[in-house]
Amino acid sequence: MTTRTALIFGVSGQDGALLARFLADKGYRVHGTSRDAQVSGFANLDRVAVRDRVQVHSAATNDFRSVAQVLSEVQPDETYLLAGQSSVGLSFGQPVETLESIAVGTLNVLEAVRFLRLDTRLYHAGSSECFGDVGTAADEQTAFRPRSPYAVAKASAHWMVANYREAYGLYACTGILFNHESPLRPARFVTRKIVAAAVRIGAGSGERLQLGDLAIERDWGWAPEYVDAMWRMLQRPAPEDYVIATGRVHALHEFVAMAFASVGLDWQEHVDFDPGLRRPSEIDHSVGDASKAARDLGWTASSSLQDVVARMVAAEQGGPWPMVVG
Ligand SMILES: C[C@H]1O[C@H](OP(=O)(O)OP(=O)(O)OC[C@H]2O[C@@H](n3cnc4c(=O)[nH]c(N)nc43)[C@H](O)[C@@H]2O)[C@@H](O)[C@@H](O)C1=O
Repeated sequence: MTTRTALIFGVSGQDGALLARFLADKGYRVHGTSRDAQVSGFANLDRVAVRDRVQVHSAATNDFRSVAQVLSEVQPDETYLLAGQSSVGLSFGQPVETLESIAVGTLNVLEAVRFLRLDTRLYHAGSSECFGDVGTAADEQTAFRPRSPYAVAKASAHWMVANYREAYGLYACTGILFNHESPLRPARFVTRKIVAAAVRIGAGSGERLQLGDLAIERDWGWAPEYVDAMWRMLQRPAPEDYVIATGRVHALHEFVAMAFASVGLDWQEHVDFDPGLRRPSEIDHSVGDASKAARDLGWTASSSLQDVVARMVAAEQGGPWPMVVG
């Protein structure tokens, strides 16, 4: 067990809650921020049974004062920057808020760490979206060709972290995470949208599920394993960036078929294509090569897509879901 202190910016989201549980189980004193901690319900912290072990603070990462204040108060040994607008789809409709929350938010955290001369290790949540449509498996050497406002913002934040590491010697690194799912995903993301609809339809709702492009291919992993990778990055002697992915790719229609089969249905009888759900620019194929993480961090993804679907369906049906963390 450790006596270290961790601060998670964005503790109320999927990754924030899973990471809070992971760190609390390791004995960390865990602090977390949300834009307004007095009105946030912290439902995800409740769902992973860690709410009573997290001290919450109000902080908006695009507001330098609140960022500096919480960092100064908490004096964390490890800082995890998970805050910011996280939907690629929404970023086309809210590009300014997306850029500000991600790029300015990251810059504020970096500047506050530098200004306060904090001795903290900083993890920044990067994204595979930065790669764009590569065609082959992307690794840490692959060039960024962002194809959405979200990806442009994440690429900007990625390079700011690298710059502060080089220019000022900060211990700061980026995890370039591919898609990672759990029952804590909001239904704005396609996996939870599909699972929730399949379970409702299986229970007799009679509705139809509207989806966009079913041919897109993604590298979907199990989110609880990905927060372990974040932590491992901060235990290295020197900060480096890592791709975190399963290395396996599936088309969206495969995910749909698995989810509907789990409730005994043939998806083709319940799903419609809605061209309005297609994005202005899309990534058709996205898969990562996490060999560097396997070599340096001893991290590999162990859950299959079938595992992810089965756990999400079971949780949607009201069952407990396993915490494959730690
Ligand atoms: C790595 C990356 O991973 C996530 O971003 P995402 O891949 O955009 O996730 P998603 O679940 O919104 O879309 C997946 C794919 O599914 C397609 N798709 C079809 N039909 C619907 C549909 O009806 N809804 C949605 N949301 N997507 C649909 C959609 O066009 C896209 O190709 C975030 O965690 C992000 O923060 C992040 O960093």
